[in-house]
Amino acid sequence: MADTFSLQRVLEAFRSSMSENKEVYIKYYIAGWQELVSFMNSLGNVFSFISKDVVNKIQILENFLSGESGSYYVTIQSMVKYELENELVDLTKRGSHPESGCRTLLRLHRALRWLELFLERLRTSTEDGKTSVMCSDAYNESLAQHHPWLIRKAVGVAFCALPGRDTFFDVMNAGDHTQVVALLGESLPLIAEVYQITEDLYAKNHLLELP
Ligand SMILES: CCCCCCCCCCCCC/C=C/[C@@H](O)[C@H](COP(=O)(O)O)NC(=O)CCCCCCCCCCCCCCC
Repeated sequence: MADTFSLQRVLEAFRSSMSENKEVYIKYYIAGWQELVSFMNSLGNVFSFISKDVVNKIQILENFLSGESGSYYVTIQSMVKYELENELVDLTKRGSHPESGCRTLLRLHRALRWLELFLERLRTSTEDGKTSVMCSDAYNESLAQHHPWLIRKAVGVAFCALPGRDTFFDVMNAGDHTQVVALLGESLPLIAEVYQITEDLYAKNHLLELP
């Protein structure tokens, strides 16, 4: 896979992640995240503390997927069932399963909501829109609630280093601005659907606050 980012590949990954009966394939879900990491890396070193955390979480899930219980980790649904039935999840405080698939994926899931909110702002922004403001508004509405003060501060600093809207659109590698906006319009319902399916599954199983 080429190491330049393309929004199209993110879209394809999240599209492939949904099975016919609306289960979510972990393999493609993390492929989508991998693409987003390469986008972040192309923005510069200020973001490396963020991308390192994502890479680490992708790796945890990949290890489950390629491990001896890999067949239980094919979809988010099968993972939740397997880990809960076998008591492989720390439900109230971190203990013997600090890196369960369920809690690891929950972190990415929360970040997916940030992504959805941010991309929607980007899509509907005008030429004078500031990416740093779009990013931090989306962040405050989502992920920030789950982050301690110190992380929120560091994230705030990183946002200030974000390139402007024009550069952002160019780095997405999806043609001219009109085409990027169109592709965003196509991607967002998909991302929103993957998010909602996961959200409902986690809510049903009381997993939304995993430590
Ligand atoms: C494009 C600019 C990137 C801005 C990123 C904004 C999101 C801010 C996330 C800040 C994460 C800070 C790093 C630390 C995280 C962890 O403490 C924390 C908790 O983990 P733990 O319970 O294991 O300790 N981790 C998390 O919450 C997961 C964070 C995942 C962040 C994902 C950010 C994805 C950015 C993708 C950029 C794509 C831009 C759009 C291009 C089309």
